[in-house]
Formats: sequence, structure tokens, C-alpha cells
Amino acid sequence: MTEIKTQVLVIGAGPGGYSAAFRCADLGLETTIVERYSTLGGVCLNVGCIPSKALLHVAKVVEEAKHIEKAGIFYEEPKIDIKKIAEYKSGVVKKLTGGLDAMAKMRKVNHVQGYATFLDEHSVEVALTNSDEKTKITFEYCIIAAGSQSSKMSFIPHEDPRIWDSTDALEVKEIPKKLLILGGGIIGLEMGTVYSTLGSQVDVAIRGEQLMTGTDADIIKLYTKANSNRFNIMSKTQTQSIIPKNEGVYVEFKGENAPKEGILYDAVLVALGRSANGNKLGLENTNVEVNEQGLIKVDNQLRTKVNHIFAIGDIIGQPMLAHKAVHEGHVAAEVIAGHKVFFEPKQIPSIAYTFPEIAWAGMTETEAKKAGINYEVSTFPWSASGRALASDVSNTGMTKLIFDKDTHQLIGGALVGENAGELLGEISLALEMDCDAEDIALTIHAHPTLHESIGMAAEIFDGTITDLPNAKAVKRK
Ligand SMILES: Cc1cc2nc3c(=O)[nH]c(=O)nc-3n(C[C@H](O)[C@H](O)[C@H](O)COP(=O)(O)OP(=O)(O)OC[C@H]3O[C@@H](n4cnc5c(N)ncnc54)[C@H](O)[C@@H]3O)c2cc1C
Repeated sequence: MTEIKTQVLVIGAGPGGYSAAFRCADLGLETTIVERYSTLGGVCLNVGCIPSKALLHVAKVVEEAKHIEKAGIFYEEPKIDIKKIAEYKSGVVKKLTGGLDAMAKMRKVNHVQGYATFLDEHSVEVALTNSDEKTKITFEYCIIAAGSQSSKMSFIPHEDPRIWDSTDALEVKEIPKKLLILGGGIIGLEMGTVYSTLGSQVDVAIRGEQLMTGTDADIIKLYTKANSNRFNIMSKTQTQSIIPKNEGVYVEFKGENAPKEGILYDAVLVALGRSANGNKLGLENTNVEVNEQGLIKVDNQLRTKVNHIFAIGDIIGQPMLAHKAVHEGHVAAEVIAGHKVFFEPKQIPSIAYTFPEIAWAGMTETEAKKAGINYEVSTFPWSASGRALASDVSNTGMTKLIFDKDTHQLIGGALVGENAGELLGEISLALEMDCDAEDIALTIHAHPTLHESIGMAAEIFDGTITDLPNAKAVKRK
């Protein structure tokens, strides 16, 4: 067995892992990254954030072409070539992963391709991907960034090729006539949006009453209404059995609103969440604490119970998002380099890149209520936005800010509507900078834009709004 010695070993090259490795290298630390796949980028770049957004872009163009009929422009029905769609998506991914590879080389980060398992608290064994050989890597510090995978359920016959996880759905090998999505989370709905635009009839089965649990009900209400023709949402519906048959996958349901008869589907996308990979790394050979769900316990410097071993990204828990992993990676690298830094963000933004998009940061109204905060909500409906009207997106948009009534400080914000994800940036920065309503209301926002809805929502709280009736105006006799 060959042996490599390194100052910092990073396990996993997703957004957390490559960011940590690059930051370590930039801080002068000799760094090795072990990744089982040939490309860097992990789930996010290869089978997550990026390919899904490439497909959503394709779907959006199709939808926009349909909508413009209202304004007198008529296109023929689109011809759909799924091979080309898949090529477009893969081309986008390749550009990004190629860029990462070049940056790793530029920084002299050593990439070992294989699967790492801990031997003890200072070494791992790597089963190399392209040979039967093994390499031992000893390290001074280690950052575990081994991510997560789609959750599997014992009652689901995952081995049937018509039972998909998100990776299968991203391959766009076929457009099923009838597609069932199990779960009403972001990943399932994004993929459902793509497939419904490409021609699938999509059923979405959810246990509860609301899609995207945890998101404020008023935001989801607008989204659900806008998608009433896109999805058949089966709320309070659980899956009783999934039986693969020659003619399709036969699914029986139970629950308050469940269909009485079983339904035959051409494909079933299982999107019931993701499980952390912490129990697949031989961590029992160390004192690193991992729970039954595979999550590794860390402190606010991303340090595990073992002083020189850190963990970041999906493997330490929710929210399982790429940008959280990246920032954690930076902190872990800086702590190793001797900086006194902590991971204590004021907000971690979340975005569903659906049609329309949903985006939120900081506290939701539900969370503010639960925390007993004396809060006030200011909502600007996009029906009063000139830009939203001009772009024909006024019916499906809303900007909501949540302020602490005592301090006037912004504590959270949410948007539903066209480009909500892009608009969220201002809210994230305002939260990070502890802005109050006046800071936002007095910032001159360009007109006509969708982002001025954020300024106007703050004006509503501030009592200075003129684009809507002002509930806080002085009443004259
Ligand atoms: C369909 C989909 C869409 C998504 N869209 C978004 C989005 O729009 N925005 C967003 O923020 N997040 C999104 N996510 C979530 C995002 O992909 C993850 O939060 C992010 O990738 C987590 O990064 P990570 O570095 O923790 O781990 P991962 O990206 O999971 O990377 C872990 C890496 O470790 C490797 N690995 C694991 N074990 C070992 C081992 N023992 N040895 C060697 N290598 C190992 C794996 O091969 C993998 O490459 C999406 C996820 C999916 C599935």
C-alpha cells in the first residue's frame, strides 16, 4: 500500500470540500482532497444545484414562449429533443467542474480519486477508484465533507428503473406520461416543474397539507394557486404500496384525501429528503461523534469531538445547502490556519427555483411567532408593481418583510414570484447588516424594478408608502 502524508486532508469534493481545500491551500497549508468521483464539485455541481437549474432554464423558456400569446406573439408547439436537453445540461456541468479541476491544480491541491475510510484519528485508507490498490493517507488535520444522499425507504422497490431519485430524474432519459412525485420538498417540485413543462402529467403526494413544509403559509398559498394546473397535489396522502408491473408502477395510497383506487405511473420520483453519509466512513475507529442518522456533531468552529478533525456541509445537518457548506468550509480552513473565527451566520437563505420562485431568509413568520417576538409583517403585493405588471408576473408575486416591532430591525423576509431568488440577495445583506426598516425604506431603489418591492415593503412598516394606501397615515378630520 502506498502512503501519502499531508497537512490537511479533505474528504469529499462537494461545495464544502473543495471550498475548504482551496481556502486551506490559499492559507499556505499543504492540502490533499479525496473524492471517489473523477470530477470535483460533489452533488451540487454534478447531480444537484447546477444540472437542475440548467433544466429549469430550458423549461422557463418554453413557458415564456407560451405566455407571450397574451401579448399577441404566437409560437408553434415546441419540438422537444431530450437528448439535446441532456447535452445542454451536461455541457453546463462540464464547464464548471473543469474550472474546479484547473483551480485545484493552480493551488497545488492534490486530488486522490478513491473512497476514504478512517483507520484511526490520524489516517485513512483510500480504496482507489480506478484500480484494486489502496493508499494510506496520514494527516495532521482532517475536514470531513462527505455530504449526503437521497433517502431510501424499505417499502420502495428502488431497484426498479422506473423508481427514480433526483439523480435519475436529472438524466432526462425519457419524459414519462404520468409521473408521481413522493414528497413536496424543493428538489421534488423543481424536477416536477421541469417534467410537467416537458409534457408529463405530474401527481405530487404529500403527507401534510402544505408543500415545502416550514415555509410561511401565505407564500405557499400563492405558489400553490399558480401551480394548480401544473400539479395534481394530493395532500394528506401517504403511499401504501408500490408494485412494479409490466405496464407501469402501480401505487396505492392511504390517508384523508388519498385516491381510493391505485394509480399506474410510468415513473415515480422519490424525493423524501436526504440522509447524511456519516455512518459510511469508518468513524467508529475514531472518537468523532456520529448519530444514527449519519450526522456528525460539531461546535461553532466546525470541530468534532476530536480536536484536529472538522466536519462541514450536509454531513453536519440542516439546512442541506451548498452555500452553507461553502461558508463552513472557509471557517474550518481558517480555524486550522490559526484564525479566531466562528460559524455564526445571522441568516442562511433558501430558494426554491420553481415557477414562480420562492425565496426566504432569516426568520419565517411562523418562527417569529413561535419565538414570542413582538413582530410586524409588511407585505407588498406585486399587483401594485409596474415592473411586475409589465412582465406579466403581477398575479403570482409578493414581497414580505418581518420586522421586530420594538427595535424596527428586519428579522426575516420572503418572496414569491419571478426571480425571487435573485431579489433575496438584498434581504440577506440587510439581515447580515442588522438593517432596520428605515435603512431599507430610505435606500433609493431603481424604478421600475421588482427589487423596489423590498423598499416599498419597508416603507409600509415605516409608514411612508405612497404606492399603496398608507395604513399609518395621519388621519385628517
Ligand atoms: C437535485 C438537487 C438539487 C439541489 N439544488 C440545490 C440548490 O439549488 N442550492 C443549494 O444550495 N443546494 C442544492 N442542493 C443541495 C446541495 O447539492 C448540497 O447541499 C451540497 O452539495 C452539499 O455539499 P457538501 O460539500 O456537503 O457535500 P456533497 O456535495 O454531497 O459532496 C460530498 C462528496 O463527498 C464524496 N464522498 C462521500 N464519501 C466519500 C468518501 N468516503 N471518500 C471519498 N469521497 C467521498 C461524494 O462522492 C461527494 O462528491 C441540491 C441537491 C440536489 C440533490
